[in-house]
Amino acid sequence: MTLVELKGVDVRLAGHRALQGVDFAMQAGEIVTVVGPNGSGKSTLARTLIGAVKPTAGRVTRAPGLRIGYVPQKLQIDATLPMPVRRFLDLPNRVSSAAAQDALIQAGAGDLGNRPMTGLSGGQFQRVLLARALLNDPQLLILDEATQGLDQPGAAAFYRRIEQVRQDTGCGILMVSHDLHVVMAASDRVICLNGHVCCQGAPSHVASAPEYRALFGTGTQGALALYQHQHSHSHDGGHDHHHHHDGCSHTHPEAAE
Ligand SMILES: Nc1ncnc2c1ncn2[C@@H]1O[C@H](COP(=O)(O)OP(=O)(O)OP(=O)(O)O)[C@@H](O)[C@H]1O
Repeated sequence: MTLVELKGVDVRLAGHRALQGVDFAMQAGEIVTVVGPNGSGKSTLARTLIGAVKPTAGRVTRAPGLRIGYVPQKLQIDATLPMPVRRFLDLPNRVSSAAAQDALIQAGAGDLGNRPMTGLSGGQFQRVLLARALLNDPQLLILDEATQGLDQPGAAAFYRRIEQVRQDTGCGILMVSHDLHVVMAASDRVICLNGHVCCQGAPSHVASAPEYRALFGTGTQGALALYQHQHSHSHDGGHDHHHHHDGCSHTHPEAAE
């Protein structure tokens, strides 16, 4: 079952072309990771999928009544306002204690309900955001840089939890990430974005695709490698490329601005 589909989607934000000609669909139960350098439109794609951003061209189709859980990239919490985790889960809509506790347990935050939001560690905070996203029993879970601020073991643990959520609920999961190398094991499909879809496919396929390498380099430093590999690559190396190529310029989007 297709949960949400984008066809030929362009998004302009204050005159800036954040997405162009994006075709993309999420199926029930699959884990998809979106990678791409800063400013490549990853958050815009996530926000278009949830309906917070309207396309300037193209079409977005959601399954009727689709329930979406969303973990935003940024969330400002007023540090002067002491708010326990449990109360945070009541924003914007009150939820039953049972539902709140279920979501916290599912997110690995079952013991955090009475803790103040501002005192949480990075990993605890992200688990609480996950709990909030799980509250309405989503069929599609969208996580925008959900492992930000987590160290490698913390991120790996978070991804294992996400896999468990899929196993338990069967929901489709879209993750936005800078770090392909931690994400890969959990993903059915990786989309490499640079304003448009540069390449996509199984993680191992994308990791070896020249479009991906041109954006991220061949090392394992993830985004750090971005600025070191600006050279253009050639497509005549005799390799059998199965990837989809639609003419990505491979320049870093912010370097080109
Ligand atoms: N509200 C806005 N108004 C104008 N331009 C915007 C707005 N939001 C995003 N943009 C621009 O759209 C482009 C894509 O931004 P987006 O946040 O989707 O990228 P991203 O891949 O998520 O980046 P990052 O990895 O840095 O979070 C960027 O050039 C950004 O500056």
